[in-house]
Amino acid sequence: MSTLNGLIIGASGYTGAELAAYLQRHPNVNITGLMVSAQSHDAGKRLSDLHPVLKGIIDLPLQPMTDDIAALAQGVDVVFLATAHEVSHDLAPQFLAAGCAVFDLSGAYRVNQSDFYQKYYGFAHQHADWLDKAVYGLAEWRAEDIRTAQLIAVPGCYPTASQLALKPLIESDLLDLNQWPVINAVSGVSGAGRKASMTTSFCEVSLQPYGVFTHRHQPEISAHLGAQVIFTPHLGNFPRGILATITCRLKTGVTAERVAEAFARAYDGKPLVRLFGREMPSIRAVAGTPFCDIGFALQDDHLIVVAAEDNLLKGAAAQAVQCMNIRFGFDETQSLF
Ligand SMILES: NC(=O)C1=CN([C@@H]2O[C@H](COP(=O)(O)OP(=O)(O)OC[C@H]3O[C@@H](n4cnc5c(N)ncnc54)[C@H](OP(=O)(O)O)[C@@H]3O)[C@@H](O)[C@H]2O)C=CC1
Ligand SMILES: CC(=O)N[C@@H](CCC(=O)OP(=O)(O)O)C(=O)O
Repeated sequence: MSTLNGLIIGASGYTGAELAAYLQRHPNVNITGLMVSAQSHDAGKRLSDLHPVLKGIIDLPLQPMTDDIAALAQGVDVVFLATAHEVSHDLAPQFLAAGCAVFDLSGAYRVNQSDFYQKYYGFAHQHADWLDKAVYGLAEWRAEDIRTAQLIAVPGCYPTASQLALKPLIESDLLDLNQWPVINAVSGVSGAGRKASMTTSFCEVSLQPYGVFTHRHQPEISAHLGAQVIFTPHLGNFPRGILATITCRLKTGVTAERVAEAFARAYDGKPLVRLFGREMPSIRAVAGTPFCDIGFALQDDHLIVVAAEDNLLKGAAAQAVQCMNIRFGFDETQSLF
């Protein structure tokens, strides 16, 4: 099988470093560059200077970005954008024009709705054509479209866990959606990225909800589920992982067996979703892994579904590599575990 030349933009960040680790051990990928911003203080350092866990594994240098994207893209087959939304918004079309396949981990190409970017991201989207063509990389559900896409918008961390939990129930028509599913999710601090900020500093972090009724992942989840939800994210005082506890109402008479069947049907042959039945998933079981674990319990018509994943992996880097594997016909889990 052929070898792809791969470039990671934003390689020093939390998701960028995870991508680098996956691609380094991928037999069909050759990393051609680990890029940071033109003005980065980390340019010239080795990735392993910043992430010592990679010492002796990836000692490649971090290189500053250049404005000449066409030159940077020369000979590159796949580009991973592990960059802020605005940066991805600007860079993706340039790499796409150079013929690269682009896997964007940001939110810049996830939701094709007018006003969405102005309202939730604070910028007017300038690339409606690519927004139209982008395929949403919820890998277990969009594999057919991913196979032919040039731009894959990898879903957000909370939306991945939430949709993997809810989609089988909605597709099987088991939910009474007059009661909006209520998603309460807790994320580790790495969800906010590596840069220093007061809200993520050690002494400030305390279990607390944020973005109540205003978080951009609510419309992302609703748009792709085709159903309204209430979504409340929480910041937890641990480094990585997301646990989403989702309360919903079943249609009258739906049994636990039918719920279990819906999950089993949806994820048969999908090794990155692990079904726990009535056992409850935990962050401990998924941190550092590419899996999303799902369990559930019900009482009468009330259903609680719990999904856990590593926000940096199934919620970002692992799903991006899973999408690349699907796109290029490699084994879906190649290099992921
Ligand atoms: N963290 C998470 O759990 C998840 C994150 N995401 C999304 O993935 C993307 C990356 O997130 P994360 O890894 O957490 O972010 P980080 O803040 O940890 O890393 C951002 C990276 O981008 C680099 N960078 C900044 N500006 C530029 C630029 N103009 N050109 C090239 N590189 C640049 C930074 O290096 P430097 O500043 O030194 O240049 C750094 O390497 C974001 O869009 C985020 O929303 C998605 C799902 C989950
Ligand atoms: C804890 C924390 O701050 N998490 C981030 C979500 C990270 C993520 O999924 O990234 P996208 O923005 O690419 O969707 C937040 O709530 O903004």
